[in-house]
Amino acid sequence: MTTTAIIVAAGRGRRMGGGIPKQFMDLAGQPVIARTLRRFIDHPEVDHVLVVLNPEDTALFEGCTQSMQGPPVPWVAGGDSRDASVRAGLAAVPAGTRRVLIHDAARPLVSAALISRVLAALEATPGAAPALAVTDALWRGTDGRVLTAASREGLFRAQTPQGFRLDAIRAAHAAHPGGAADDVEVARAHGLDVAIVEGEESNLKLTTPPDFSRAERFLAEQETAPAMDIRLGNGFDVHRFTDGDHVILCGVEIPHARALLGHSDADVGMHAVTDAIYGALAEGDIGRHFPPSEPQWKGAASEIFLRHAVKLAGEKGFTISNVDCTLICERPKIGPHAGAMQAAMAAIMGLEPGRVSIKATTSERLGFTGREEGIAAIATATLVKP
Ligand SMILES: Nc1ccn([C@@H]2O[C@H](COP(=O)(O)OP(=O)(O)OP(=O)(O)O)[C@@H](O)[C@H]2O)c(=O)n1
Ligand SMILES: C[C@](O)(CO)[C@H](O)COP(=O)(O)O
Repeated sequence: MTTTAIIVAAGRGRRMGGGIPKQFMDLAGQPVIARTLRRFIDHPEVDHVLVVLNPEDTALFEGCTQSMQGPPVPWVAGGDSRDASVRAGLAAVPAGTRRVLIHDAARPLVSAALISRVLAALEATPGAAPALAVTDALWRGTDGRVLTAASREGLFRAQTPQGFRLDAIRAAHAAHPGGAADDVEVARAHGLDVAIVEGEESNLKLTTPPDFSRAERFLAEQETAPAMDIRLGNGFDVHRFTDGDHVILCGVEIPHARALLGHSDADVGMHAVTDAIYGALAEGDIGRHFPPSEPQWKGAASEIFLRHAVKLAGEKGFTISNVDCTLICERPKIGPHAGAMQAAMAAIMGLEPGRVSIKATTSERLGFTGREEGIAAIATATLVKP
């Protein structure tokens, strides 16, 4: 689903003070806005980035972004308030955009994992935004005196990026009188369901001068933290043909003149994917977790194995980024069933179908697959821990 990040950067930074708006100031050797943009440009699930600027700041913006690699980042003119700037951004997103992430330029330390959490939550609700639960006691006060204690029950500190399905947030902004602090307020006023995802202390908004020192400390932590842990695994499996009238491949039953022989349901494709996940985790293979010597796995549905591998990955802190499986056989023809296989595998793994590839090849009538003695499958899986 095409996703555009709208970075609102038209504010004046009055609470920060200084000669230029805070988003163009230097944070540990790089302009704030360049840091913010880089986090979205580099994110694999963000297709476009659009900046909203005060036209008076174009020279500052160009100065801040001239050393960034890649094509120039497009911008549009904002308004006198944050919500006016957001509306200008919403009106200018590239054609084909289905989801938007609306983010403050003044939050330069947003992490890739936080962006992913917002996008993942958007699969289920039209809006999703990060926040941190209030943990301090709250008081209402005036003239330097406490009036009363206030309950912190159910209170959150809102952050950005706030994500929405484009049509829904456009309609919400069109119906709003203006003056909202953020886009979640606009969305809720229009009745949109907005999921709360876990925010991050480091995703602070630079608002007053001490925030720059805090951001520098977080930045130093992020830069010395270990890099994202990316694992690649492969799996290979073969099952021979026996008498029968169907095969099960990647969770789909396909009528065929032969069946595949195996201790389980002999789903050679699912086994290869499962082994690829175990391989990425350095956790052996299916045989180690479900020994063929144990009778309880006789005739077992292979999704038991795949679900176990996916659960193990989750327990070790990994998410599955993608899997790619190639079935090698002359017959049955896989093409007509590949979509159903993709859907079945994606559902078992809890992934969006776009992260699951199922394809096939013949071996040009060479070897055991060419002689139709059996079916082979090879798979790779990429696992990521932020
Ligand atoms: N008319 C406005 C006002 C704010 N923003 C953007 O909205 C984000 C969050 O706003 P805030 O921190 O309040 O920024 P400023 O309005 O610049 O700050 P101040 O209120 O201190 O002047 C910032 O990235 C800011 O550039 C914007 O695009 N257009
Ligand atoms: C959108 C926002 O960053 C959510 O926390 C915030 O509301 C905008 O800034 P302001 O300080 O409220 O103007």
